[in-house]
Amino acid sequence: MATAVGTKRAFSSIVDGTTSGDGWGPSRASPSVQDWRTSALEDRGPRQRLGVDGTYSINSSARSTPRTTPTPFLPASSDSRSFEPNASIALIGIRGTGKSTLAIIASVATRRRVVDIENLFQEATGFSTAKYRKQFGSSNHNLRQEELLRTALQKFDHNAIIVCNGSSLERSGQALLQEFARTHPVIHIVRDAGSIHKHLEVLEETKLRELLSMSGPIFRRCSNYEFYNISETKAAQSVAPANQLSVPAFLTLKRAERTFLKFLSLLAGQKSLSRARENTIPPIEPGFPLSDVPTELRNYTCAVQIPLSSMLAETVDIEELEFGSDAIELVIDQCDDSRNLDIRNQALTTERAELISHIASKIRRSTVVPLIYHVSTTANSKQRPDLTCYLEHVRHGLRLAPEYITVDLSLGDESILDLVEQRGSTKLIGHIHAPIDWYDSFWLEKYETAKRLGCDLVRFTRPASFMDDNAAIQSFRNKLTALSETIPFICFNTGRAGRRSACFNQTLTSVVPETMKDDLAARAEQTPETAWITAREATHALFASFTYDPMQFFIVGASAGYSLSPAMHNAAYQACGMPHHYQTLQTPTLNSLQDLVRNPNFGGTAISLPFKVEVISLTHSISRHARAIGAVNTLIPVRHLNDDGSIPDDLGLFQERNQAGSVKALYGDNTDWIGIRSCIRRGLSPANAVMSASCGLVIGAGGMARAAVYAMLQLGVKNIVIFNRTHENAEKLVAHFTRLASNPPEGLPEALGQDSSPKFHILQSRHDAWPDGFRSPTIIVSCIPTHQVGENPSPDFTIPEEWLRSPTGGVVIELAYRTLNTPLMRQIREDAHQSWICMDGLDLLPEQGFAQFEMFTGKRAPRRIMREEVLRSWTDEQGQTDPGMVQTRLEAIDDQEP
Ligand SMILES: O=C1C[C@@](O)(C(=O)O)C[C@@H](O)[C@@H]1O
Repeated sequence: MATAVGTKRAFSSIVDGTTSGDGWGPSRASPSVQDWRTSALEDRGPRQRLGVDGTYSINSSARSTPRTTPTPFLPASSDSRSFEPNASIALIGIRGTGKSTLAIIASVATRRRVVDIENLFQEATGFSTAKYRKQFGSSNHNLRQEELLRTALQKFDHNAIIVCNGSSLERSGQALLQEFARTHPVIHIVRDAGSIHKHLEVLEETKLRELLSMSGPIFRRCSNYEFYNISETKAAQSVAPANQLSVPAFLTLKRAERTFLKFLSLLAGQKSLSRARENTIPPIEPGFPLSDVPTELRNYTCAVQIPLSSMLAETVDIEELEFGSDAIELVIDQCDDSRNLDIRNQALTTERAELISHIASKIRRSTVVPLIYHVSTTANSKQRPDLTCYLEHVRHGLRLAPEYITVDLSLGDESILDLVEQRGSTKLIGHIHAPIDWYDSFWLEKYETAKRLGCDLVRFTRPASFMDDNAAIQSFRNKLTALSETIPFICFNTGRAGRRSACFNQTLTSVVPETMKDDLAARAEQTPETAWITAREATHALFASFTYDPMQFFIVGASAGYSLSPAMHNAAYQACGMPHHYQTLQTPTLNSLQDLVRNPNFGGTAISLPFKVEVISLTHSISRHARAIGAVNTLIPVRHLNDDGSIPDDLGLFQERNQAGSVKALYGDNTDWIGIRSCIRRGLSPANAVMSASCGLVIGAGGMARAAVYAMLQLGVKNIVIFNRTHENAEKLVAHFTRLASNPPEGLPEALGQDSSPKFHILQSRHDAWPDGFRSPTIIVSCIPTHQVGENPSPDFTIPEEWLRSPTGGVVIELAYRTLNTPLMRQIREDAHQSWICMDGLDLLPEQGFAQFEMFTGKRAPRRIMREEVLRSWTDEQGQTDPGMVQTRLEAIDDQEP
């Protein structure tokens, strides 16, 4: 057993920051750190170079290149990243990276217990690890720590989030964690040095950086995943009411929460619904129409390529990248030399690995589309890429759990098989860019190889010289399609002459960000396989070539005239380069729907009040969510029925979007619940995280109230109080959901049907006492009109004080947006304490509209555009705008989670 003894410091004391911080540096690091560094330097054999022809050459000069400051990087030994659905997750990393906070976030969302090794140590010994070491010496401390870690990893190997302390990473602990990582996710939590420094305070920042550099490789060796915890500085102000002066501190954590939970859901691999159900880690956005359909199976999708070097410039607007794109491809390219980041002649240093992790996390934090991780090997340099560097970069990519990763098919079978084995839930794209004729057997052979080795899809690109090359590619595509067993393929020509083939490639065509198209020629010089068209150009080409048709969309409702949906959707179409049009149909009956449907360019319609229930009788099929709610707010046309006359599945429905023709059937869905769920999630503090005793209050008993109840059930709320003046309607609603709970449909969380069913209570009058057995509500959704409807004046509703007793506050959502400053909103802002967060219809409308946009167009919605447009177009009932409120909310949009 090797331990840090004598005058040398223990690894744990360093990474835990428990030293006084006086004057230690790399030379005084623990032997375990030093030993590993030395061996890492020595182990690296002669370097090999990789070429498109699949041959490698030894580069002797690399051997003699002196390695300077950056610390070399060695990822954990190969492992399969396949875990049992409820396998415990261990978090490791230096103190101050946020492990404990992330553990709590994960524990609440996944209903797992937090096991903190440092706490266990204190409970077992009565000392902190630092004090114990001081008192009994390092050897004793390490023995005790090892024993404790071993027992904890065995005892809590399921359903726990295990937070490791620095002592866990002493040499014996490293072996235990490496072993644990073979069957469990072990996540290395990384954070910027500045934030860690602020947290620890005990070290000088330069020393901290040295420490990070030294400890990084050890953490990486013991882990199979890496999460870069971006420090959130600003709260998502828009969640707080416009005139709520101070923003509750918890809101700053909201984005970190979402990014981490998304990461967890990715590494858990939600490849199928049944797998998702077994898993205690919920997918981040179930219910979004496109989130259940694999991107590579949809038609005419594109992936916007963003080079790492451009991301480093920090001028990229990440959310804008997503507009009109179905994936974001992070291209690990040659970076600025001064940063020593050229992958062709540099090993993946700790610094570079961290940089890549940071950028990947930044992209995730601001977007919803999948991430493709691509290590570029084709830079226009005479020097060929180095095999070791390439593999290190790809392996590092797998640690970030991207949805897709490319692997160069010119690698030997063994290397590819190794990556296939380690991919976990990441899908592997066998990639090759070569100047070889499409008629050459080379491509078919590579396709068969990729299939044989277990790639999930392939990407073949070829630099085109002539327009005719675009015809040749079609014949190659036909050949692939005719094969008996296929995997999805991405296949297009690059360069100016290749643009046409890129436009008509069906799957994940590479596109260039709109803002970078002016430097295309220069970029292509650097990287010949770079994309040549933008997402908007690709979309334009599909419409201009009659592959797609301009469609007409509507909102149908009795008082739809005030709706902001047309402005919101039209702005989104424009941002994505779609020539669609969205308009209002204000009508007292649903009769005119027939006329809309007769129009061959009918693309779909939003259904507004009071038709959300009535319209169901006009549909041929509705989604499971709409059925569970008993109301529809979105209709899409179906133009191709299955042979047996039934409606195609989700993928089939998406494949016929944007194409005109006669309508055979109507399909209905409900996106209101998705919008309500987003608003609840955004406004609910960790203190109010949903637990079995959490209670929700729904005001009203109409279609929207049903969507609100469903959203609450989806979030696991099991105690729901309905306030409605007409008791009979409330009873109908309760009967509906009680029936549903006794026979839960697919997709409702297990919580609904298992252990205890949801409990409902009806309140009819404001004077009713809050019911016994129900806690004060932390989620309140008001679904009653806030403006005059016909002869009925707007109900000036406020909540009786007695019902507002939650000590931790909660979230109040007023669904309407015609009148914003309602009595209820005023009451919460003025009378309730600060822990209450208000959301209104201007928050909700875009959230339900994103899912609607997906259903209408088959594309992800340009979220920021839609949020902004709603605010910009809003006026009150007198046609007045509120520039101050709009400005505050517009400014806050950048900080909102996607
Ligand atoms: O209820 C609403 C609001 C809405 O009708 C509007 O634009 O106002 C749009 C609908 O999709 C949604 O269900």
